[in-house]
Amino acid sequence: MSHLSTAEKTEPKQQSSENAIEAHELTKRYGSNLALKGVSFKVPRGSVFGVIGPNGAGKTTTMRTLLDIIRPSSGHAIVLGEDPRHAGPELRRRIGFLPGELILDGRTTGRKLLQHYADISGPVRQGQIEELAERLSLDLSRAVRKLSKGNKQKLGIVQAFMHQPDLLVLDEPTSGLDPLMQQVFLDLVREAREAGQSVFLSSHVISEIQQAADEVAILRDGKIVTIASVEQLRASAIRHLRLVATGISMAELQQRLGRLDGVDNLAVASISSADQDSVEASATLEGEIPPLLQALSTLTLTDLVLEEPDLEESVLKLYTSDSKEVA
Ligand SMILES: Nc1ncnc2c1ncn2[C@@H]1O[C@H](COP(=O)(O)OP(=O)(O)OP(=O)(O)O)[C@@H](O)[C@H]1O
Repeated sequence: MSHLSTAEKTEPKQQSSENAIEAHELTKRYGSNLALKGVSFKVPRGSVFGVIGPNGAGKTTTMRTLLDIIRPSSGHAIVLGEDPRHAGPELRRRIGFLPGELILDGRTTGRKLLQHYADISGPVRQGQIEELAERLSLDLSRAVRKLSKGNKQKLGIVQAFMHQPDLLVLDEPTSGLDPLMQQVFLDLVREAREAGQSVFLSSHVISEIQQAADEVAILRDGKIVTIASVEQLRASAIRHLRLVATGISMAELQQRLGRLDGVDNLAVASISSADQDSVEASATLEGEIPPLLQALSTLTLTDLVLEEPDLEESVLKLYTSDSKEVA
């Protein structure tokens, strides 16, 4: 919850590793429950890496391991070029951490609490706390216990960002924030990235990850199912197709679309009117568009809609695609 001086920030050791985080085969066992089952990933410096997954997938456990709040049962991590198990408070000062469950001292005001954090862990640029609070519409003069859940979350965000740490580790950062504040938060993430800071964040909100992250890991049941860029996810995402054609039979249209790779949930119906006989088809399309266009090129279309890929649908599919492994 603090930062280093400018001189310390430019020391060569910090530039020696090209990755802000390297997780190597992390496992974590809680009794008979294997919460992490060999989690490996790399977060390049200056990038935003998002992790999404259903409840209990292991997102928080992964973050706690990186911060040495808990120790992995096996495997290891390198954070900002250091092993968190041995690096001590120096490394922690280079990380801004927003825990999923914030526990704040409610007796004091937001301003005093943030000042307290800044005093313990190092200097914060003059005016930085006020600037962040203003952007987040956070009243620093109120007692923390009187703040709403969302406003407490804003305090947590300010404490994570205020010292401009090399790495931000943010567990469900927008939980409790209204849509406007979610946008302010996303701006902060973008600015951090532009300033060369690295960000590792978890979320349930796919659109948020989509807007903020360079790369996304989908974690399920203690294992990474996929790591992909947002563009890659989008390319393999599910699109909804609807078309109306004339001069073709239902069976013919069914056959022409049905044989294309990635076409699923195909439904064909006749929508004949007094003027003309039309056939309507709806389907989902996963993957490449050109083969579809080729199949449609000789049809007489009166309507064609190919919707934006639904990333949410694709990701939810990845949540549940394979059979679950029992620990
Ligand atoms: N201290 C603990 N003792 C025992 N089991 C734990 C402990 N902490 C986490 N677990 C278990 O580890 C698994 C992963 O939990 P974790 O909190 O990392 O998931 P998550 O992806 O962050 O979930 P959520 O989205 O609900 O926050 C779960 O099965 C959880 O019950």
